[in-house]
Formats: sequence, C-alpha cells, structure tokens
Amino acid sequence: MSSLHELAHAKINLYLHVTGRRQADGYHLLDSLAVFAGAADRLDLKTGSGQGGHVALDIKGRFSARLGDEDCTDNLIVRAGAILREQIGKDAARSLPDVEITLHKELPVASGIGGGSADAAAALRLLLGVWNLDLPRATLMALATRLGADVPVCLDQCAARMEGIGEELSPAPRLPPCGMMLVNCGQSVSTPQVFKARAPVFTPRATLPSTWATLADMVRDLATQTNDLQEAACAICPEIVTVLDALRTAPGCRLARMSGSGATCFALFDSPDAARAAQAAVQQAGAHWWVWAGDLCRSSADVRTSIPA
Ligand SMILES: C[C@](O)(CO)[C@H](O)COP(=O)(O)OP(=O)(O)OC[C@H]1O[C@@H](n2ccc(N)nc2=O)[C@H](O)[C@@H]1O
Ligand SMILES: Nc1ncnc2c1ncn2[C@@H]1O[C@H](COP(=O)(O)OP(=O)(O)OP(=O)(O)O)[C@@H](O)[C@H]1O
Repeated sequence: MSSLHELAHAKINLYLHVTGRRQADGYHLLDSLAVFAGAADRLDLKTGSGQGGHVALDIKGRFSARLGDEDCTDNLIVRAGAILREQIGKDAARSLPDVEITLHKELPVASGIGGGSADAAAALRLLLGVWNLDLPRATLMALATRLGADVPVCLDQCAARMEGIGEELSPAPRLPPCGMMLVNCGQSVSTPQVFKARAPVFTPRATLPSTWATLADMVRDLATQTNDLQEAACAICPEIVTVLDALRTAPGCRLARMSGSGATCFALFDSPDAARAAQAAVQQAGAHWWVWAGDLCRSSADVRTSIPA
C-alpha cells in the first residue's frame, strides 16, 4: 500500500478583465493573471486492495463541513477520477487500483481562490502517477477544462496569464519578492451568479511586461487593471467592502483587491513577514474572518507538482 501527497495551492487573480463572451455557451472570455499562494488544501492518497479505479473520498480540515453534506460523487476530486477512467476506456479502467483520498480542506469553499479547482488538479496529478497513465499534455488540459475553467492553471500551479475562458495559458511576468494576505468573510459566493450580475461591459486585454523587478513596479501596473467581477460580488456580498477597507488600511498594504468571483480578497505587502505582521490588525476587524498571510509561490520550485512540461 503506497501513500502519496499533493498540495492544492490557492489561486489568486491579481487582475481579471472580462474581455468578451463566447457565443456557443455564454462563457465569458477573460484576461487574468493567476498566481499561487502558500495557503493550500492537502490531498493524501492510499491505494486500496480492489480494482476498477474507484475513488473513495474522506474530507477533514477546517472547511470540511462546507463540503460534508454534499454527495461526494459531486466532489471535483471524485469527478477527476471519473474523467480519467472515461478517457482510458472501460476495459483499461477495470485493472486500475482503487484509491482512498483524504482531502484536508483548509481553503474556504466557493470563495474565488479556486480551492475546488486546485483539488481537482491535485487529484489528476496523483491519479496519473498512481495509475501510471501517460496522457499527452493537450489531452490532459482538455480534461482539466471540462472539470472547470480554473483547473488547467492549477495543474502546474505556476503563475500564468489566463485567456480564453481560462484554459489558454501563457507565462506570467517574472514576479518580484513580496508577501500576501488573504481574507475571506465566510460567505460563499456563487461564480455563475456573479458573472450574471456584472454590468455587460468589456475591458481590453492588459499590457504586461516580461518582468516586474520590484513590488512597486508590479503594483503600479496592477493599479491600472481591475477585477471586473468585484463590483457585482460586492453587491451580492457587501461584507467584501468591509474586508477591502480593512486590507487597504492594514500597515504596509501596497494593493488590495478581490480574487476571482469572490468573496476572498488579497493584499500585497513588501515581504511575507510584513504580511504576517499586519495579520492581527486585520483579524481584529473581523473575528470570524479566515485570514492567512505568507508567501506567494514565485517559481515552480515553490510548489511540488508531478505534471511533465
Ligand atoms: C472567475 C474565475 O475563478 C477566474 O479565475 C474562473 O473563471 C471561474 O472558474 P471555475 O470556478 O473553475 O468556473 P467553472 O466551474 O468552469 O464555471 C462556473 C460558472 O461560471 C461561469 N463562467 C466561468 C468561467 C468563465 N470563463 N466564464 C463564465 O461565465 C459560467 O456560468 C459557469 O457555469
Ligand atoms: N473539492 C472541492 N473543494 C471545494 N469545492 C468543491 C469541491 N468539489 C466540488 N466543489 C464545489 O465547487 C464549487 C466551487 O468551489 P471552489 O471552492 O472551487 O470555488 P471558487 O473558489 O469560487 O473557485 P473559482 O475561483 O474557481 O471560481 C463549490 O460550490 C463546491 O460545492
């Protein structure tokens, strides 16, 4: 019996422009810069004795109750297993070992930091390894996109520019040293509801450099960009405004903004230590808030993934 582990890091949208809309299915076309924070869920996998590639899921951790009531067949981790079995076909799937996955759910659910997507991507990485599957990268990316628009970027967990509906990935500018704080007020926000509620205007694609040498350079550029979902999310969940106020007035905060479709907001600081130093002040503004401070993953060396390039 082998035991494997993967971290599923939080995805943060430093900016998010809605640039258009896809005719076929109404999905929105995006231009976004996704980065990954040290905050993460953890997946532990053990192989079982049976065969057929069944994925049994047990959920623990701070936010497990948010998923506990749901039928695990809907969980993106179980769906990742199903999509891989479907890809290789029924006959080949029959000989796959069954697995038991424990999800330690430490990221808030439906919160704009792609926790479910990161879990799905981590499950794909684990299952590819334990089932010894060698899928072409393009096939894997297509499967990931079927699981969710955020899943492709979560496969590598490297900072990337996301375009298309999120599945067209290109390298991000080189990131400067900095620290990050994440705050979630505890209210789940539905991604489709936020997309539906936004004003029907589009923002052009951003112009990005190849490198940001300093945080000041990055903040100067980010200040000219927006999260086009922030206004709609604030209307649905007004406590986001309180969170943003607390972040903006925190000592050392250089920029504060909402991530994804909310409600989680992030703030950038000069260093992880500067972010951690401001944590208590922000927590005071909302005792029930989830507040995390630390590092941004700045290169692939900061995350452990097992997907070949
Ligand atoms: C807002 C972001 O978090 C930015 O990174 C993502 O675009 C959302 O990614 P996700 O949660 O993986 O989204 P999905 O599960 O694929 O889609 C949820 C719903 O959001 C809307 N949706 C999502 C992505 C997109 N580019 N356009 C959309 O309109 C659709 O109504 C869709 O039914
Ligand atoms: N493993 C999982 N973790 C979190 N949510 C999951 C998981 N599996 C299924 N879901 C469902 O997916 C939905 C979105 O969850 P998630 O936490 O990824 O949202 P999000 O942070 O808003 O994502 P995004 O930033 O990609 O929009 C939730 O409503 C939840 O019920």
